[in-house]
Amino acid sequence: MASYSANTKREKKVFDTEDDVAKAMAEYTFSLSKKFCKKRGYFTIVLSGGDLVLWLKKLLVPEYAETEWSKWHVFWVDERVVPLDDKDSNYKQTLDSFLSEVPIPTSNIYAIDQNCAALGDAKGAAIVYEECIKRLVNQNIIRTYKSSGFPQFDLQLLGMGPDGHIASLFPGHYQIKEKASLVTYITNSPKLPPKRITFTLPVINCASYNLMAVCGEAQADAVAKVFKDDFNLPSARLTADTQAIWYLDKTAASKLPSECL
Ligand SMILES: O=C(O)[C@H](O)[C@@H](O)[C@H](O)[C@H](O)COP(=O)(O)O
Repeated sequence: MASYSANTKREKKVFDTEDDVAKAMAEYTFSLSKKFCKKRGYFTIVLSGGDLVLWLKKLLVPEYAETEWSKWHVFWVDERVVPLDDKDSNYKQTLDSFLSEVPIPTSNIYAIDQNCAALGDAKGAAIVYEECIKRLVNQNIIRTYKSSGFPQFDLQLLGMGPDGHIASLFPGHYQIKEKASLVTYITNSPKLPPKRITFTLPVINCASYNLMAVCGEAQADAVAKVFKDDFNLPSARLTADTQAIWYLDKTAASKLPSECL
């Protein structure tokens, strides 16, 4: 597969509270689900872990009752390599708080390989997840980005750590430089648990829409650095094919330089 570089401008919206961010994220997701289900009969959505898992619950309101859940295909931008019933599993957390409440066919929910997860085999889990993505590209469930052959997801919902990491691409770790594979792995993640798999940056940036939702003071310094284009922070490298937008609450936005407000 060829490498590529998408390049949209980084956009942002600042909301009063975390609750407002979560509601706006739900609205954004609902409207894109509607658009893609109508256009191609599928909606490929990529989730991350962290606080976002709880914010997804905002989709469980009557306003969004028309969501075509049966057309959703759900992936993870990164996953902790722990058994699928472990409390640290992004899959389990999302299943418990959100996925178990909506009628998405189980076969459309793409968790990491359960044997690799049980064995703590990060490399194997990355290989199997990459094969899964390629299979769905061949089945035309996942689109590809122009002629690059890279998968193009409809929407990714992302979070950022206080060190500016995105997915499980951490500052100062070599995985951020990976350009050829779709999925890579880390066994010494600074954020616990240490074993994780993650989409590579080219895959992340091929998505049609990337929504980065960040709340709280702990991330305020990193947010300010990102908006000053400090590319040492992996999150500063986030782009998308159509839109890369940051939803921030007031505290996360509190250290933004005035020219960015
Ligand atoms: O599995 C994970 O840990 C994540 O996918 C990770 O990249 C997360 O999105 C950020 O660390 C933000 O996490 P918080 O929302 O908890 O700050």
